[in-house]
Amino acid sequence: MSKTSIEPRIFALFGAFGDLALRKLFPALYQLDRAELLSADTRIIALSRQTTDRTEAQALIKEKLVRHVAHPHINDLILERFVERIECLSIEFSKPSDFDSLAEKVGANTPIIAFFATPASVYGSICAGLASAGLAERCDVVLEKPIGHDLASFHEVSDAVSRYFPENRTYRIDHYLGKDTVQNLSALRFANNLFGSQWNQNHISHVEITVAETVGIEGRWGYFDQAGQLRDMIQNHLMQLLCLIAMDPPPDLSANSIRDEKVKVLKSLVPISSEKLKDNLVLGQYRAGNLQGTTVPGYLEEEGANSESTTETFVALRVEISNWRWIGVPFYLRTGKRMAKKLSEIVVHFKAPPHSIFLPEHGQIISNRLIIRLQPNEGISLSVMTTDRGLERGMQLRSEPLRLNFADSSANSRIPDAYERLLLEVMKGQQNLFVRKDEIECAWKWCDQLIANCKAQGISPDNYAAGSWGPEAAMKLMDRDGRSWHDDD
Ligand SMILES: NC(=O)C1=CN([C@@H]2O[C@H](COP(=O)(O)OP(=O)(O)OC[C@H]3O[C@@H](n4cnc5c(N)ncnc54)[C@H](OP(=O)(O)O)[C@@H]3O)[C@@H](O)[C@H]2O)C=CC1
Ligand SMILES: O=C1O[C@H](COP(=O)(O)O)[C@@H](O)[C@H](O)[C@H]1O
Repeated sequence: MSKTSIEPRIFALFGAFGDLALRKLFPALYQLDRAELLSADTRIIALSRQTTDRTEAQALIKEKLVRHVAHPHINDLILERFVERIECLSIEFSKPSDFDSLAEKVGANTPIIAFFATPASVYGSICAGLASAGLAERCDVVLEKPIGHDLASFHEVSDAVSRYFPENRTYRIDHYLGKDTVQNLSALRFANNLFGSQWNQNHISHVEITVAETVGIEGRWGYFDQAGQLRDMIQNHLMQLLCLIAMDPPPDLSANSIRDEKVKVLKSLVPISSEKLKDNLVLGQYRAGNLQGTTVPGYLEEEGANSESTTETFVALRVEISNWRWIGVPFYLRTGKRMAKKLSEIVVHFKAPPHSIFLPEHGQIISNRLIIRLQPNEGISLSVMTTDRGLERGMQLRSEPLRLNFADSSANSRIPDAYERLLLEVMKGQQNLFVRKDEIECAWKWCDQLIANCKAQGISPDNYAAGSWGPEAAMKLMDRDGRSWHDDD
């Protein structure tokens, strides 16, 4: 990241002692401070409903920073400077009259970034509180996903926010858009004619998008059991990745040009009808298992669990995009908790050459694959066919990777966390990496019909062992098309 002259801001963190704030937001703000990207006068107001003593809060945040920030980046002087920026205020977010104390604390003029690290059900009342305290005009609002539980509840929350905040001051986060490799997708696709010219159904046979996590639900059962993996991951992160891979080149890099193209993809996404569910969708729920040498409990044994739950913790989908570019190209999406390893990647499979001049004894041609690794080991790899070197063996075809590892090639070799980039973009007033209202509407609409069809058909999740790659049926979903999920090495 280059150093930028950033005006002073007040970060008002609603839900400052929740999981997201302590694990992601404070560490991201600390890293921005360390990179000298926060002006000296920037303040952070930690808002919660518990009465919190400032010194205790600073000590808690310091402890969390030491836990969540990579050790070499902890610098005592910067840490002290950072926690000195933090003030606390206790208010009930659903009581607009409580917000007068916030107005008093922030004082006049300084622009405010209000980050809602709370359930979406309170976003509307926070907006009403900010407006009633006279703060709305100088405030940008940052909303976490998932916004709502379906299209109808999204509209409710969205209307409550837009009553006070116009679209150009509303930043809807999908933190996958802040990931380094996701950023690189635009460069890869639109700055390399090699790929740009091949990016369609004439040359690509299919695309895989995998977001596998090793974490389980742990302390988030209450939230997760209501959501499930379809709402928690597919509706937002995987849909966004799909859009960035499938969209047409935008006319320019402006936020609205990119968002217009993403919306077109979402509108072209073919709904999965009830009859097609069986062959195009797999749901799973993890059971106890062995994850990298440790025994972990099943979903129904997690803290706070209801042993009857049929909520899915794994989803595999085969989706189609009905437009000129992608007709006939399946996109296979897969995401789950407690899987064999943490791995997020997109694999673009190119078609085989139209005619082979090689003989069986030369070996088999393996179609080119472009592997875009989002995490870990961020980078890009392209498998190309080569032949064995040396005089002895003659022509022997083999597939070898051309690799670009972002950690090796980036200037300071630290890949910033998504939230660092996103918070910086909010400070700059840039909306490219945030999601527009109509994108979320289209994504909810598509997911709502899928969820309704599953319900109508009584589809319940298959079991899979924690530490595996999901239910057997997920392998069969690919197998039916004569394919298999990319085998990670
Ligand atoms: N955690 C994560 O990894 C991710 C979270 N998100 C999203 O971020 C948001 C926050 O998630 P997370 O941090 O996990 O949730 P938590 O439940 O851990 O934190 C939410 C915080 O909001 C506070 N809060 C809720 N309602 C009120 C209210 N009416 N008045 C005052 N305070 C209130 C809670 O206070 P109290 O403790 O007093 O209830 C709590 O501290 C959610 O929208 C979630 O979907 C998105 C991506 C990842
Ligand atoms: O939004 C969410 O994302 C995390 C996964 O994020 P990652 O950056 O670690 O890949 C997921 O665990 C969580 O359930 C979901 O709400």
